[in-house]
Amino acid sequence: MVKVTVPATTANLGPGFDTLGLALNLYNTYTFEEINEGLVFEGCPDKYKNIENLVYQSFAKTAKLLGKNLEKNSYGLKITMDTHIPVSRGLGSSSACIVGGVFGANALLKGNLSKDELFKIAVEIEGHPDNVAPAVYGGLTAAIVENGVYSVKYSISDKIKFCALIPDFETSTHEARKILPSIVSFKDAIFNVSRTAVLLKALEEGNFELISVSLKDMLHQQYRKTLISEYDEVKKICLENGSHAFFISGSGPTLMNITNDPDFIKNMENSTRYLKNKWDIKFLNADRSGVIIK
Ligand SMILES: Nc1ncnc2c1ncn2[C@@H]1O[C@H](COP(=O)(O)OP(=O)(O)OP(=O)(O)O)[C@@H](O)[C@H]1O
Ligand SMILES: N[C@@H](CCO)C(=O)O
Repeated sequence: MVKVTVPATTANLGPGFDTLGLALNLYNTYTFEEINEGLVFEGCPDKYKNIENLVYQSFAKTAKLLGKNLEKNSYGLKITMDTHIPVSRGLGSSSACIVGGVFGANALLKGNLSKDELFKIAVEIEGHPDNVAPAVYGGLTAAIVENGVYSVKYSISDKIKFCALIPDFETSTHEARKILPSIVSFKDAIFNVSRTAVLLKALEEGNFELISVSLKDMLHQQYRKTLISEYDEVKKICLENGSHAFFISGSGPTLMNITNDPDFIKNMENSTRYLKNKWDIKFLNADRSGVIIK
């Protein structure tokens, strides 16, 4: 039996579209067990209890790379999930499933693929690297895909706390990518490049003034906010309550804040009570370890 624990992740962090990602202390655990025959799922919604399941598909793809074709050998597998990362909310639930399946297969089947090799397989399945990198390596990461995948880790100050507002509705990453323009202006590109570079130093130093200036974006949020009900109302409330930075987590709809105010959550609960949607408010810290296999 193998247990794989994977952190939630927030991608983009404003200007670093498809590049930056941060692991958060909210986790899914996937347990893989060999059984006599068949494929059994426990702990996930019925709609995912089938061969299309992303954890299973990621497991099967890795198994194939290790020379084991699951269907051919009618391999018996039980996957038990203990999930805390909300689905389709911009907190990396799909990357967690993929990393769980890829690392679970290598461990259960006693494969000899390295962490970096497993990272590449997971990115190939996900299609972009910014959630997978922090899910694997932990902390704050930046990644590039070009004839391979490259990922580096940055440090992030302990002073920084994240406050996520997770709504009771979903948006799909696929839809949130379709809405983006295919061409951006030179001015907007420079806006994001300069802010991404400054933001990384600001996060390392825990410099809240610089974080406020640099955690801004012109490439995706202005388009995606139209998919998020009450975006403007929630943004106004967050800024009035002293959020240092407000941004869409991943492809949304979770809205994220950076704060160092311990009363932020209490104030937010009061101010969001009368909104149309229900917003679950969670204080989160950076996860430093990434995927853990036991
Ligand atoms: N427990 C699960 N079992 C199987 N599939 C899951 C599970 N949790 C999530 N998924 C898959 O992940 C998909 C959600 O991925 P999507 O990329 O839309 O959102 P996200 O990863 O939560 O957000 P983001 O990519 O913006 O951080 C679901 O539609 C489903 O296919
Ligand atoms: N960079 C990705 C993250 C979501 O998976 C996006 O914003 O579409």
